[in-house]
Amino acid sequence: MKLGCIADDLTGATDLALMLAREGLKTVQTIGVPDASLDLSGADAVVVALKSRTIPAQEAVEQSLAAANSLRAAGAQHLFFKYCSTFDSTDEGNIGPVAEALLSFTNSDFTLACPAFPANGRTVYKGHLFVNGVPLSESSMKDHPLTPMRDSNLVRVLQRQTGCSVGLVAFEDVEGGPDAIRKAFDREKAAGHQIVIVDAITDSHLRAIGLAAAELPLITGGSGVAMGLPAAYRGDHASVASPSGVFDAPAGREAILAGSCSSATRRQVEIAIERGVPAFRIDPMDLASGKLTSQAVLAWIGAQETGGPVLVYSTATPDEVQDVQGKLGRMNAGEMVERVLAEIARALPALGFTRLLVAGGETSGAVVGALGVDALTIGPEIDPGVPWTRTLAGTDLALALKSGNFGAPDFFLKAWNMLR
Ligand SMILES: Nc1ncnc2c1ncn2[C@@H]1O[C@H](COP(=O)(O)OP(=O)(O)O)[C@@H](O)[C@H]1O
Ligand SMILES: O=C(O)[C@@H](O)C(=O)COP(=O)(O)O
Repeated sequence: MKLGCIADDLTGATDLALMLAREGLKTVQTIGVPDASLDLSGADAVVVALKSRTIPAQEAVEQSLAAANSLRAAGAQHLFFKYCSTFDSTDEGNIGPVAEALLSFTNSDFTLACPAFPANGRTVYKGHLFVNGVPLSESSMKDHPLTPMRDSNLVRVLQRQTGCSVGLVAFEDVEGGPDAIRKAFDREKAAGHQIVIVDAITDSHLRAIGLAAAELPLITGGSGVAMGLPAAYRGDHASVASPSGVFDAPAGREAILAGSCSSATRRQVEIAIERGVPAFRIDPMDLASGKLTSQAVLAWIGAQETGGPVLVYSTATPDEVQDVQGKLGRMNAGEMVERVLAEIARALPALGFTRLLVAGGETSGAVVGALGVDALTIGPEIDPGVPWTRTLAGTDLALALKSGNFGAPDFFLKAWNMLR
């Protein structure tokens, strides 16, 4: 296996697995650290999906090291640590502490950190992260329910999280191509830095960075920086066609579970409702008071006669989220919503639902955990960063796990057209 990947959330893992598969590596995604009984021998890349983005840093380190050990035991030659293209984290972590622990694990003293993903509007210039042209700290990520991002300068953000010294390989070096980037790595290393934020504005920057970084024992970033790795590992530079636009899926009903409160998901919920998708809104305060239970939502789902998808969502505006968090606490509110969406998901296969679309990284982690899914195969791309996937074992399900901020406004409607 060329590349062993550790992703800090589930949608991030599918995003990375799609990138690697699209660029020609045979890729399998596991949910959690793979069981030794899972045969990974045919894979060029394995992506282990954790749910470690917002847990205490020490636990995130322990889980990441357990994943690293198992990937190493399965033959991984290089490790990739995948986090969010909007660098979702807090001053406590978990990007810095996990990167630091994986540097020690790989016995190396240097890595890069590059969350850029231009296809989804994430670019890095002079170390500052932009989201659709707006500085991170002014984007909707400033109001994320769990990891509000209030500083766009990634050198500063990462430096607050780690004892490693953080440097910068800026645009001018990246424009120079792989050799210039390698020289810049050497320069930053000589200056005493162990981690460098790397600028990238275009896919060609990402491909150049991939070629320059391919031989590092540890690479960290968003899925974008993995774009150039398959070509480097395959020893050629040809781009490989995406998996075909149609996907074989088990017959059955369709449901959408949305726990993301991102601006993209809010719009997708709005459009789905406008276009007549039956929708049930979960109010966290009703969960807290006991007025609403998963049983009531399941009864509503069971009563929907529509031939198309049904939507259950807790998606709310930043003001609503702030209000709820003020009353229930940030983590408690999030966990309460995740728990109920997970309970609903667990009951769906028995009601004939085999095609599920889940919006939100933490939400997807909770839902897929409840469904008992161990591993996924990666299908075609619905929108940049979001593929259809199918369970490798256990209950046969087609799953689209959508990062909160990804997908076109009509994502909840069009995704189903790719299933056969
Ligand atoms: N109405 C709400 N009020 C407070 N928290 C919420 C609400 N709806 C969802 N959440 C929580 O917000 C978090 C959203 O995170 P996540 O699912 O990762 O979405 P995203 O992909 O947009 O980051 C989850 O923990 C979820 O349970
Ligand atoms: O890199 C990205 O933006 C995604 O792959 C991702 O990790 C998003 O996480 P969520 O927004 O929590 O789904």
